[in-house]
Amino acid sequence: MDEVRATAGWVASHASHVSIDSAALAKLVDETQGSIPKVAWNFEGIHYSDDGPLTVQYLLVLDALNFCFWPDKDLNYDHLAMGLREALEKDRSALDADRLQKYSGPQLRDLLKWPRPLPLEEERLRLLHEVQISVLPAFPGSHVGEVLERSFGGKAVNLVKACEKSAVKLVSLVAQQFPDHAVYKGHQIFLYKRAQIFAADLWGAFKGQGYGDFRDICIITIFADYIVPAVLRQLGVLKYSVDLSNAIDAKKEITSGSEEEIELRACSVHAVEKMRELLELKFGKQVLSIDIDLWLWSFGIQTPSMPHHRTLSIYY
Ligand SMILES: Nc1nc2c(c(CN[C@H]3C=C[C@H](O)[C@@H]3O)cn2[C@@H]2O[C@H](COP(=O)(O)O)[C@@H](O)[C@H]2O)c(=O)[nH]1
Repeated sequence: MDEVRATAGWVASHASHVSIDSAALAKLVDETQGSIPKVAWNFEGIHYSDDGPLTVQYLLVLDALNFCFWPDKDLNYDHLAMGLREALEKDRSALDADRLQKYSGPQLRDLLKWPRPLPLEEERLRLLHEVQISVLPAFPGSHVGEVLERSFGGKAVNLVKACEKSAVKLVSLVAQQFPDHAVYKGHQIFLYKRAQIFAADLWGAFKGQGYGDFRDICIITIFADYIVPAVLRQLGVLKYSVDLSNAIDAKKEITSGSEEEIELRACSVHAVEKMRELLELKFGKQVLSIDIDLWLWSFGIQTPSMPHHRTLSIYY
């Protein structure tokens, strides 16, 4: 996550399409009076949650598929969460590693109760089939790190246990299955949205206890998706070039890996890191990026008219 922070900062200082308005950021921080409204994890009541290992399995599968809902204007994240929840409520083995490998497109649609092909359905299926790779024994001689070489017996909970309460370990491990990299002006940029949100979801679902107990949770950054940049723009914290503003407002697709797309995501991460610094400086408050993220994101999904950038991506 140090890499996410550092590379997002590098993009922000070289950006040409997106900028951070320091005055608007300071004003927003002042308005919070040092306390970020606490939004409860699962405030929408959509998630499977039983305080046990099955919740961990659910969250790993959820975050494997947690990207790019917008191409179908009627589909959103809630459909994914509720579909997986109902599948587990009906059949507790629905997300077992051996079952994940076998899902077909129509079966995945059935699971989500979705009447037509999902956006990027082929990629969703591939990722679903591959989730089990992160929880099955690694093949001998593979390059994966020390932790992956142990056997997880097909259970996401064993992967979490092996990380010994380190969110950094968990994210680095999961990022091998859920990568999220870009090359920007010749530099490699790391954003790790789905891998980080998996650690944050565990922390939220288990209320920082048991499988959600991470001693280094403060290291996680926000999750650079298409909602948070839209909220930061609405709040005046992010400013876009005229061309980019027009493209987003006209719902034009922003190419994956383009400077514009990377700047939107990286400047969002950096703006929130700046916000944390200011909260500490002005109010002596240490705030988690996760809490700021949930506050901004929940505001965003309750304001669906807000224009967001549209990039076809499996990363977010
Ligand atoms: N930054 C950030 N992005 C998040 C989430 C979540 C859900 N987190 C769960 C954790 C606690 C809560 O209770 C939530 O249930 C989804 N997303 C992203 O939003 C987009 C979906 O938008 P729409 O098409 O309108 O459904 C898509 O890119 C999706 O990946 C988050 O928390 N932060």
